Amino acid sequence: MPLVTVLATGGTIATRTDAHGVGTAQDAGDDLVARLDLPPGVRVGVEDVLRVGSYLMTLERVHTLAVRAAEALRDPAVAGLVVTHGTDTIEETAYFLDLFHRDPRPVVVTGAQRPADAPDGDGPRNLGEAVTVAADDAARDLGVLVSFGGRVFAARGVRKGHTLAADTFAAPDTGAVGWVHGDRVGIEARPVRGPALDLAAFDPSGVRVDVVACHPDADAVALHALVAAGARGIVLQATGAGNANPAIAAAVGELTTAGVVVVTSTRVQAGRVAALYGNGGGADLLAAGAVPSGLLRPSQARVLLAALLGVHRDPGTVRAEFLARTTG
Ligand SMILES: NC(=O)C[C@H](N)C(=O)O
Repeated sequence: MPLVTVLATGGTIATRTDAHGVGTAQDAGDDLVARLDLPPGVRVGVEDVLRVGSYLMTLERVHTLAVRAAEALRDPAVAGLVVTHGTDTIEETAYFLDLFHRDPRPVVVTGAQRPADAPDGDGPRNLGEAVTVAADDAARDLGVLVSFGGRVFAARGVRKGHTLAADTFAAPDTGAVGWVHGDRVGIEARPVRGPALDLAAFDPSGVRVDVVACHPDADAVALHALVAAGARGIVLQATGAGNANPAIAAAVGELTTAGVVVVTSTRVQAGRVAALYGNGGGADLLAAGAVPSGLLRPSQARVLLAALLGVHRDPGTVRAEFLARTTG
């Protein structure tokens, strides 16, 4: 009988609401599993890793989770892992775990949009489906997955798309890779994944990566302030296909020369970053040394940049690896 280990981290799936209507993550993993109708023929083990809203998932905490996931997979009896997590930053955590995951067995991340004490909570169903996916051979060799609302997404490219709706996740550029319904799992596409990074080589200390919004009135003040505060990587949340303005392009040149890795991403929902325009547009950012993020949005571009800086440190190596993983 396949064994699935659930690593609990908190999130709305574990949240209870106080008399003022304010929610905090409170339920342990055992509480979540106790509410489940377990899929037939599956055993579940539980480990509590954290109990926080996912807006509190720092790089150090995600690193801790990745280490705990790797440890859980040392047990050969385990068929796959499920991570219960807040939805706000599932896209960051799932992608971080995916970058370091080198095991054929699946890691399936899920959560809920309605809290544990809601009468119509979506948590038990999402968790039950995630366990079903994690136990299914069809989910092997796909890396880290997000199972939510009956759909299965690759970690890379998945995004939260609605603040409150239960059907919140989407992968605007690629679509879902599969589905889960009852005890049936269908996988219809294979995620594109790079070689796994070395988890033992990752050190989050000193890895500060910030996201900077570009808008028509933006200047370079935020960029310089963040670098003065210790940022070693910056992700520009640029407009359109990846445009900013001449002041930001000039700052990108200065920061790149100083060894900061600057990535251009976009605030637009779908499509690739492209170097098309001058006057501080994407072509100027590229010429100034910025690395285009490909299809990665700022949330996941930041994760890739932080992961690479935490493994390699050297800005030239980080730039080259970032490009290799986002081009094509
Ligand atoms: N639906 C959720 O899980 C949102 C919550 N704020 C979290 O990310 O922890």
